[in-house]
Amino acid sequence: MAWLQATIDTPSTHAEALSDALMDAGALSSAIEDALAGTDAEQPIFGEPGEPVDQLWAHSRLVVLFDEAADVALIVAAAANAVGVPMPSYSIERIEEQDWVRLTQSQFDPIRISDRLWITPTWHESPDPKAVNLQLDPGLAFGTGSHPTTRLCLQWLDAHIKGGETVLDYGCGSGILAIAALKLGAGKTVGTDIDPQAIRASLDNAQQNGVSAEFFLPAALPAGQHDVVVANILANPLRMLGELLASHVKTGGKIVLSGILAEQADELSAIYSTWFEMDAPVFDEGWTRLTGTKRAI
Ligand SMILES: C[S@@+](CC[C@H](N)C(=O)[O-])C[C@H]1O[C@@H](n2cnc3c(N)ncnc32)[C@H](O)[C@@H]1O
Repeated sequence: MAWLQATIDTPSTHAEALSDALMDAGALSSAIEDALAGTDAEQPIFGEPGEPVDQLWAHSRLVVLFDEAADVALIVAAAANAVGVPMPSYSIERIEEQDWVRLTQSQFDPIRISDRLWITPTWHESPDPKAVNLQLDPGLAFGTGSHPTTRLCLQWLDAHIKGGETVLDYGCGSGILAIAALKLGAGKTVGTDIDPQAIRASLDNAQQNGVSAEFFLPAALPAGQHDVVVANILANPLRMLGELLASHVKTGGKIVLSGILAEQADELSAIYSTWFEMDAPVFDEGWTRLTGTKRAI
């Protein structure tokens, strides 16, 4: 089995409408990309993790898949007619049947967090068997280790977990931070997330890694204070969760916050200075990590 893939450059003003019309007219799939990707004029668009991106590039490219027997010219003409735009020019390429699972897997390589910490998909050999290796496959919950917000938290855990600490992972996603903390020597970790799918993924990932961590929906999270609370959520929930997160940190314990854009760092640091002696922010690709030490009240 093979497919035909058409590439259509179009102004972004009608990219979405044309994409929808192509699907209505018989295309199998349609994706909108930056027409200038890979050039100096490439336009980066950053959405916060977990939030939809509501902005398109100035020049869009539709990458559209058709059955190999489809009359592509007829479908593109019908879609252009439905949207009320001139027939766009396009190029066509034949896509042969492939081992799609292997192709997808080949796009996920082991991720080096530090000399002693690696995140490795289960189908990959660990690059350094003597390092602390987390086995984690991309799944339905956020947190593979590739995103700067996760990486910032992993780097902090790697540098500061000395052994025996209790850790709360607030907004656990895949459970990556709770699991990493345990593998780095923490004594006990608990995770929580508003998404039940994240709780299931975290439990599966903990089992896969041979560690025992507990994960709860927020309403079921046991009361208690921890040496470390790590929360990679987003600026908006972090604005509202300050008092709650602070209540889970022991006096002298640490808060680690991520999911904050660089321009939000000062504001969030000011909020958390109510309870914590805040450190200087650390930045990675436009994202910020904030840390602090809980003051005696
Ligand atoms: C950016 S992901 C982080 C996942 C993982 N901890 C990591 O570092 O990669 C944020 C997670 O926080 C969860 N979340 C968002 N708001 C929350 C809230 N108010 N309470 C608990 N979890 C929340 C989301 O469901 C999502 O799984």
